[in-house]
Amino acid sequence: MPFTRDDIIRALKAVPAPDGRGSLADSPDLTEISIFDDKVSFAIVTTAERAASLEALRSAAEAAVKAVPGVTGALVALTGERPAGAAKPPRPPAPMAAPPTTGKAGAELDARHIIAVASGKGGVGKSTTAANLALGLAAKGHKVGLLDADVYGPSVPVLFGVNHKPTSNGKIIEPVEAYGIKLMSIGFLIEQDTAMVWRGPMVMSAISQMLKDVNWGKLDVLVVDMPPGTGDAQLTMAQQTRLSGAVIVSTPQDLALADARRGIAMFRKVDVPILGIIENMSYFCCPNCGHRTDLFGHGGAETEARRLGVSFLGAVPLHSRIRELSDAGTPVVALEPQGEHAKMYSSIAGMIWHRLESGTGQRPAPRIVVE
Ligand SMILES: Nc1ncnc2c1ncn2[C@@H]1O[C@H](COP(=O)(O)OP(=O)(O)OP(=O)(O)O)[C@@H](O)[C@H]1O
Repeated sequence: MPFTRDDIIRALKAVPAPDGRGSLADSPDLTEISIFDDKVSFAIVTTAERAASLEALRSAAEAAVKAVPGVTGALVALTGERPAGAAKPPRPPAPMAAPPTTGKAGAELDARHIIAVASGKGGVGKSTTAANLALGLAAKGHKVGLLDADVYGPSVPVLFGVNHKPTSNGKIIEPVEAYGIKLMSIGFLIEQDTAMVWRGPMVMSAISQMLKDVNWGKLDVLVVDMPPGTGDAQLTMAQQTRLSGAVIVSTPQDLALADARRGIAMFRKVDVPILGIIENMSYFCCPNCGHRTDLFGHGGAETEARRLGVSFLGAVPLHSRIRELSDAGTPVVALEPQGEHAKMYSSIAGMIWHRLESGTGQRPAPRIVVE
């Protein structure tokens, strides 16, 4: 490491503290500074309400750190903390105050479509699905990026077998390329434990930077592997990136479907069209004889999709080959492009593309806001 923590502190002496008294370096609002692989990250603690007015300060801190010789990347986040017992503040339109990144006219991000792959809960195979859909879209000749926004449990490094860091000129990060698609994941940049303790606004700040500070080039579609759940992070993401649509991944179990329902409701709340539901691990396919067993009953997600008025995009079986290849860093669509699984993902990718291009994403439900 060509620089030390003291060099960073020295650089932050030139940045004012959020309350204007003294420097950020001496401010109690500065969190622990994390240095990993010549990349520096820390947060400035504030309230959600004040976050917007501190964006200039955040950028100044980031610029100061990036100017330290040897620093190859800097991530400064605003983390909003509510005093214990305080009333929940009204939801700010953008807690960490980055300018909205649009699918069509973003200053840095030039993507025809941005789609979110989301699930109401973790472990349903959302990342596996996002990766294979991204590859399926690329196989159709589209320019595809995959952004792993699941900062709490980034899967893209493992799914694509990438264990090297992306390069950076100090300002712009070059995405990693694998199997013809561009990849970015917080897992490439920081140690897993660092993100695990982040709060919502920090998560969103990190995601925003992966959108803005990455040289995605011109994309037809950016597939975003969202963090699981339906918290503020997801809402903010949906508000900030002007998503073209969302794909909901669910398993057939009732609980997962209830979670999926919440996911759909959340996207509708922010006027993001639902492109459809994919039922993952829908049925068990014996790897030896190919016999199909409907472990959780059949057609749950399809019936539910109909009931909710959203499209059913397809059912993906629980198959050991899908897991083995994902875990080996060679997603099934990349390694076996002519295989049955690849064909299935490809057909779902085709439906998604068609919906994106024809604008036939589900119309959002009427907005009913209960304060
Ligand atoms: N259709 C499938 N058949 C077999 N295994 C699968 C299938 N889909 C996903 N898996 C496996 O299930 C596990 C969880 O998948 P994945 O990481 O994609 O889920 P996730 O919803 O993104 O989870 P998390 O929320 O924890 O990030 C992985 O080991 C993956 O290989």
